[in-house]
Amino acid sequence: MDKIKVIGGKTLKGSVKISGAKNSAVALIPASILAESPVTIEGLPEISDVEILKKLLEEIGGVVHLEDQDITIDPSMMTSMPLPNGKVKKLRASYYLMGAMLGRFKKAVIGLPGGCHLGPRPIDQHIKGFEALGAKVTNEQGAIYLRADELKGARIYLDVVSVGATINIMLAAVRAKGKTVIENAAKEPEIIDVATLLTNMGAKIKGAGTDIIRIEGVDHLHGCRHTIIPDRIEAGTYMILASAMGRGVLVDNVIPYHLESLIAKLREMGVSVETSDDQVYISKAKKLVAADIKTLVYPGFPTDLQQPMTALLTNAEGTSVVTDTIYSARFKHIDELRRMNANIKVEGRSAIITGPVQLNGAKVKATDLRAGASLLIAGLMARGLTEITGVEHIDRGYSHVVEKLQGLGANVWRETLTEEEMEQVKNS
Ligand SMILES: CC(=O)N[C@H]1[C@@H](OP(=O)(O)OP(=O)(O)OC[C@H]2O[C@@H](n3ccc(=O)[nH]c3=O)[C@H](O)[C@@H]2O)O[C@H](CO)[C@@H](O)[C@@H]1O
Ligand SMILES: C=C(OP(=O)(O)O)C(=O)O
Repeated sequence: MDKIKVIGGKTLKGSVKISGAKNSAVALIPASILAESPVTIEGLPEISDVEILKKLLEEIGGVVHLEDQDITIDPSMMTSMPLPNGKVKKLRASYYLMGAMLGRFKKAVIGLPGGCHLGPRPIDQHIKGFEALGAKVTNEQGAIYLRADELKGARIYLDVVSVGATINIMLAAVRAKGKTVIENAAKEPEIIDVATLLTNMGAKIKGAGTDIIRIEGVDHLHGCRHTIIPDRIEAGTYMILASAMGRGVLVDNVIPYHLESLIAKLREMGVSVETSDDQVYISKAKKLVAADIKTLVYPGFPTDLQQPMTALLTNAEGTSVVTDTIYSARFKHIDELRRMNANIKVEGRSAIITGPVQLNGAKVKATDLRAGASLLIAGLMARGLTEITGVEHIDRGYSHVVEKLQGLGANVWRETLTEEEMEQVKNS
């Protein structure tokens, strides 16, 4: 186990290259199960979620070669081996093994997923979709059992707009007989990326990226080569920290269109944001002004940037209200920001931030992935030394984060925890 140490206050400049999107990667890799010949995905982020999915595919008989950012998966020898616990619980996206294995083998046993603890994260809409396609779904001792004699296309209305349910239903439906229509589908760019891979594998999908997706099932899917989209959340995180501490930071390999809600907010706060086709250039404002933020489904402000943004708002003049409409309890980072002198109250689903304050370095713990990003940004803004534990959460979603920050001139490094520190972290 590691900790990250930051000495704050240094101006950041230069450029940072964004990696492939975590939330695409974790769906594209399981999608390969549906093919009958090798699938290559290029440009993956080097994160632990990818490593774990690789091992899970190997457990079911996949031959997987992962080198740097490229993976080749030969799914031809895979079987419907049950995956009831263990690694499955280490990430959220293991739920995509349900849709992909159901699509290919018409049966699967997958443990309930893990991922960030952000309040309740049910998967009832995934299950509703699988059942509508003809699967019998039961929950036995924390594992979901799925079985179907045959999958048949269906019209499925999602009661909640869900990224995971939209993709998972798509994964099963591409191998169902006949036509599936997903209504009230999520529209995130990662959904289009997965639909693009599936289409290159021979699937027939229309409407990905809109709220109605139409799928015509096919009997066979083949391998292909696919390049992943850039990670809009990683890009947004660097844009936010550049807004706090940057004197000219170029965020490279980004699709600015995916980040319009963030760009608009940063400009509202006084940050200068210039965009080109695949780059964003940020110059810190002379004075940041407070802004209210409400997280919404895409193209609204992403919940995954709510926590990083909270750190930035501690430096803005006035009172900001940040409301998370997607997750009821995505505020565990606030207690840690308070240790660093932030003036924030949580009321229901909102955090009320009064600024500006000078943050001070402290020993803090990342309780989830974006809490970790928020604390890193706070550490870079703070006076003195910040020590962040819970780094394994950060490693789920940020490729080479320390090296990328060092490249911008940050005074940041990683250390291994001593046994005594490890004990303290476990007990805290
Ligand atoms: C691996 C991955 O891609 N993770 C992302 C995905 O998570 P995830 O796919 O888990 O998030 P969803 O879009 O499904 O969840 C959105 C909301 O719907 C609710 N819900 C969801 C499914 C369901 O069956 N029933 C239900 O009630 C959830 O509790 C939440 O309140 O989208 C989230 C929302 O953009 C992001 O924060 C996560 O980074
Ligand atoms: C919540 C997140 O991830 P996951 O759904 O994988 O837990 C995230 O990426 O911020």
